[in-house]
Amino acid sequence: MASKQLREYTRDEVAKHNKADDLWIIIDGKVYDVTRFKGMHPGGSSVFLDEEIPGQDATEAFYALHRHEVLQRPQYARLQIGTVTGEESVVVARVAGALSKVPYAEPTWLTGGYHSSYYQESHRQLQKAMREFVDDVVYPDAQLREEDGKRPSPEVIEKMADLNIHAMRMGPGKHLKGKTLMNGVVTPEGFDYFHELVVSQEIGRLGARGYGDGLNAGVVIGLPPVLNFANAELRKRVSEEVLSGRKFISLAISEAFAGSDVQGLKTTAKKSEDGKYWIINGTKKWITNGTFSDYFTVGCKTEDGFTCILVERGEGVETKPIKTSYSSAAGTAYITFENVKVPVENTLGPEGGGIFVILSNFNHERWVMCCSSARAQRTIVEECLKWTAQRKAFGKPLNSQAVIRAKLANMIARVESVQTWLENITYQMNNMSYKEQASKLAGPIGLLKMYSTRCAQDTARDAVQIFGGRGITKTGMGRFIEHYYRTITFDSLLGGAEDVLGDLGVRQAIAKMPKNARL
Ligand code: HEM
Repeated sequence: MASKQLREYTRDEVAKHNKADDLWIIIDGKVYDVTRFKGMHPGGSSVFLDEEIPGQDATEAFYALHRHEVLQRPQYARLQIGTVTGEESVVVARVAGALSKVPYAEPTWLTGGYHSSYYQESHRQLQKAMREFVDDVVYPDAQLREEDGKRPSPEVIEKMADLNIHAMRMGPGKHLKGKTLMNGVVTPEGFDYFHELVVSQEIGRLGARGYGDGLNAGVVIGLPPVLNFANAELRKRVSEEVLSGRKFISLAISEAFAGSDVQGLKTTAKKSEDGKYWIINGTKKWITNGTFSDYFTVGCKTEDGFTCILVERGEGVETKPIKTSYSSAAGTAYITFENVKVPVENTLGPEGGGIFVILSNFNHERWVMCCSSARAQRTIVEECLKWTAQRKAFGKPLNSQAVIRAKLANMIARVESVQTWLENITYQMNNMSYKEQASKLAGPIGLLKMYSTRCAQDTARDAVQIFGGRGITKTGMGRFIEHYYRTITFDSLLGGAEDVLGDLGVRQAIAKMPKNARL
């Protein structure tokens, strides 16, 4: 469509169009003819007839009530007929790939003029490439799918696979060997946990929690047992299919009967008479990506205790969606296994050794959750900083109220402390073997996860108070706040409830107390 010719008007010219049947307004140096639109305006026509609006500058009134993106929607953008002579727009649209200039909207290492010893050039290049990719390809799909509840579009999954993003989300390791990562901005050998943090945090900015989990979260938790404990043939086949985005995998442990209490699980796996197959019976609940997964890493009760088995979707496997407080884009499923026949070669790790198989990935899984939680919190801090600057109450911007500033202060302190602790732990991970991480970092990561999701919930609550009714409204100014507040509880439960994780951290500290320590 050819763009229409925009003219220049003086403010005096605009002022003449100040009647119901000839009504222009100025927003941010641009002139809009809203004569016909006012009858279709979602906020009603009367607002345009208020004595301060027709023929005048409505910038302040507009930004107190609308997100800038409203003016970018094609049906509203075409209301613009010109610009004001000698004036320039000052409002900066969301620029795909760009860093935000709002204070605290980016972690310190991405804020101009600040320094960090953790990140090198390859981290910066990866961040830039990820930001552009997420903004251009993932963000638009995230907003649509979060709305219609469908799983992330196959094109997005495929494009992520082409850049090896699924593989990078598994962290450093042999699975990266020979792969070109994000068009080569980082080598497989050079890829460390800070690179992985960058990948997780850029995805964590989506503001679409259900979709975020739909975006192959199952790989992050379901594939490691296959990579680390499956036989060579199975490992190669499944990891290739899953990391290339052709197939999906889920971790299927929790049940209606038990969650953290793994010993209380009821799904059974019994050997067939010839000893060649497992016969699996039971149910699993709250399984992320389950409605569309092809593979399930299943925790089963076996003769020797608890065993992990890779089950392929097929006869006897049924999945149905569970309605949770976030969108069905995550594919959260209830699964039934009825006499499912699985070759014994699909056993992951030793029979009876399933606890170790599952526990071995817990640290990494929880750390990934901390990465996303820290970044998602930051998007809320940015929303609040912008809103409190542009919204006026009692004739002054909201941020001129001390109570509002106190809330902002707590939000900023929380997100900065979470990120800083996270970076410290990430640095430890970079310098420890996997075994060392298991013994030295399980406690700190448990504590960080507890702290991080508590901070997130406090920030969600504060944000709703700042946005008022908009903070509980699914459209308009507060839509990201409403979404965050509604879905934040997920983070506090995934990978272990807050109290359980906090307790883990303290128990580990108690176990390591020097015997001779006295006051
Ligand atoms: C080109 C100009 C405008 C466009 C395209 C526009 C568009 C919209 C849209 C799409 C909504 C629905 C809510 C949302 O998606 O954010 C809305 C709501 C609203 N608009 Fe406008 N609007 C314009 C100008 C104005 C002006 C100048 C005022 C006030 C003087 C105004 C007052 C309102 C009000 C009161 C609401 C309801 C807000 C709420 O429910 O919180 N609009 N407008």
